[in-house]
Amino acid sequence: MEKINIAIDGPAAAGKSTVAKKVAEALHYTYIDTGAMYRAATYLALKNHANLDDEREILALLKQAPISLSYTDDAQHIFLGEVDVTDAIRTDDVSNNVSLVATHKGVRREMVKIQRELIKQAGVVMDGRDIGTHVIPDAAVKIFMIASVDERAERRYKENLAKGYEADLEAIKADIRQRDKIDQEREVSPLVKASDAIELDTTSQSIDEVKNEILAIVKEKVN
Ligand SMILES: Nc1ncnc2c1ncn2[C@@H]1O[C@H](COP(=O)(O)OP(=O)(O)O)[C@@H](O)[C@H]1O
Ligand SMILES: Nc1ccn([C@@H]2O[C@H](COP(=O)(O)OP(=O)(O)O)[C@@H](O)[C@H]2O)c(=O)n1
Repeated sequence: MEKINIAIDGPAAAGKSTVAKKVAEALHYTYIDTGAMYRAATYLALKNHANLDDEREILALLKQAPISLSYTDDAQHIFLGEVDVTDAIRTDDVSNNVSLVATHKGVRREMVKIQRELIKQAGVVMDGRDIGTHVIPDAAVKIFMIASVDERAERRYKENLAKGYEADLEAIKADIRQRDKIDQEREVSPLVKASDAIELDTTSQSIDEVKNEILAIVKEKVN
């Protein structure tokens, strides 16, 4: 079967990465989580006490510790230089600062360069905020995944508890609202639905229902 690229965008905790992973698995495609790249840049900047408003400082750090991805045992691993930071980028500190780092034009340019290399060979499910609008404007399937803020906060809350982390529902809701606002209002590649994207509201859908809906959309395109 012909391979295509699939773009999945949407706000925080809408279910993008969970569903994208399952869709990729079902199609034997590669899943690429672009949020992890912005998180890695943020982790690096925080670790080095960089001024997060100064993109030159962040870019200089990224030159010394470039981001790369590897795919072992079906999971994406992200590296800064030689160091695997896959788990380290999921802290609250990173979550609370990543949208600011992602406003910088130069940082975005570097991330998009890596992302475009990865899509040269079709058969990719890529999720993020600007994939359908900017990174893969010619993606054969574009999904814009949404869910209510309450539902998204509840999902992230349960996820954190399940991982054994402390979680505060109201704090999570505030973080999600704040990140959505910065992501939607930034000048460069803001979070917006591509005109040719299909919007899926997952508020009252199960993970499998969303996955099956996307697989049906893909099937229609490919056949
Ligand atoms: N349709 C759904 N119904 C219920 N929970 C979901 C659904 N989709 C995702 N989740 C859960 O919500 C949480 C956030 O999903 P995630 O895929 O990380 O979102 P995103 O990548 O959009 O930030 C995860 O714990 C995931 O298992
Ligand atoms: N393509 C992308 C992906 C993420 N991002 C930024 O990175 C942050 C973290 O992305 P993520 O996908 O890991 O977020 P969640 O999974 O927590 O929702 C987003 O809130 C955006 O600020 C972006 O600007 N562009």
